[in-house]
Amino acid sequence: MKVRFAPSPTGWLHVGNARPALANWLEARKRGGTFLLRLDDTDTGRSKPEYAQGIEEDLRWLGLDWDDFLRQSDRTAAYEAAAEKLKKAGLLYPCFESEEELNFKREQRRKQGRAPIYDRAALKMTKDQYERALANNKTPYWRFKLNTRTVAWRDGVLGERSVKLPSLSDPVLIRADGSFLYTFTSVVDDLETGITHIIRGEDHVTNTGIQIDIIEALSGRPNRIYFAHMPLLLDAEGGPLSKRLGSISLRQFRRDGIEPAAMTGYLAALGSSRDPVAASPRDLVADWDITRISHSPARFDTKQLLALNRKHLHALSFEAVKDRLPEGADEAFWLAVRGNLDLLNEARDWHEVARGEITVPEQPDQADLLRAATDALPAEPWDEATWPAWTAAIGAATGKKGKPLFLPLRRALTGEDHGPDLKTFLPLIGRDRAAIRLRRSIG
Ligand SMILES: Nc1ncnc2c1ncn2[C@@H]1O[C@H](COP(=O)(O)OP(=O)(O)OP(=O)(O)O)[C@@H](O)[C@H]1O
Repeated sequence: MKVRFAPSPTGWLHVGNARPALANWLEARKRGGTFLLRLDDTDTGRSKPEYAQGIEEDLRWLGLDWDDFLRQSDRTAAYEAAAEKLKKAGLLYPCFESEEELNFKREQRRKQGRAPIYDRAALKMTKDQYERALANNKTPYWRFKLNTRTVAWRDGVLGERSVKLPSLSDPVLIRADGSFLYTFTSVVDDLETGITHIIRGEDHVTNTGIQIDIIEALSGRPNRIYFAHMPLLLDAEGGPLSKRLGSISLRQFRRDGIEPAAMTGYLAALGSSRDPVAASPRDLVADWDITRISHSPARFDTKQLLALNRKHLHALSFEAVKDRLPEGADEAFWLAVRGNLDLLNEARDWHEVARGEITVPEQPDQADLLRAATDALPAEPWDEATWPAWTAAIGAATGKKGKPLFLPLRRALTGEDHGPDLKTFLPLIGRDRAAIRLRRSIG
């Protein structure tokens, strides 16, 4: 089997794009198939090299790799040859109507209570009329003559599906400037690269009806490609996602410090009845089953992703993160702070608190407590027994306990009201820094 993920490099990949990317990869890895990454960059106005590069980076970040790579902009000759074949078969016909004419015709049809689809007037054009138009410097665009049947297929996610071709306009496959449209290039590539399974978003269902017709016209035999359409992902408010809208991009999550395993685990579980568990694509293969995906659109909730990310971070070993921690951060540091992180990036701030220079708030009203704390500072070496012993001594000296004892100390030592357990964190700060911070906090 061979699958493909075929984004257009017209923006940064969003989480909706990531879902079929992951699904294709999982199908390929589960069934020992081949995964092709194809950049559908025929829209030269909107495609950009930085987006193409961004797609590769974002997929790699997710943990996805590909066995084959293709750029549609390199395949013009193949599209020209395929278009020639359709022209010879009388299935691709030239049109000259302008957008205004088409709008006018659509309006007329609407008024007559008919579906506003293209009336195929250009099909009736004589050779003479065609040549006269060319002589008048008009350039044609080309439409595919759709069959008059209903195309049906058994969808891998949605079940039985059909598209009535007569209710659609014949699609334009070649623009007047000679450029090819996605509907066509995609089919030519799918056929020529031997794609056996197409897994993509539900936004393509109507396309699939049209494309099956083109597949059969080009290959001369019944379609053999299996189609599966995944319900679209919506944002947390139920709004649509699109590269054009700059929707929640993978890139942004990556910058914010989300773990890729949280993202892939969340995406794989979305729209199924299972609770998401952070997992790398490789770890998701065994349990992957495309037929379990629900038929209704799923909402991508960043809050749920964050919760999953947090849970995942809290269990990660030092080995798993050490390359991404600030320089000098050791296992003791990681074990002390991991339970307090929402995002790995925050480890940087805690490292400053543990080992760097920080500003602590002045607490003149707590001067007695902080002085008592300074007097009771134990000698080093410090370990997990230091904090309880030290605070017991301060408590005995001041008569304070609970929050009135712990909060001013935490503020003086870390500059924060909340944070890692000081039992494990205090030894990281060490006696010298603790003494300085206590002094500064007295004011
Ligand atoms: N919201 C979504 N949920 C699930 N899949 C989606 C969503 N949006 C796009 N896809 C899928 O992502 C893949 C890549 O599509 P494409 O590059 O056209 O993305 P797009 O966001 O729709 O782009 P554009 O906004 O530029 O039209 C396709 O399989 C498409 O079906």
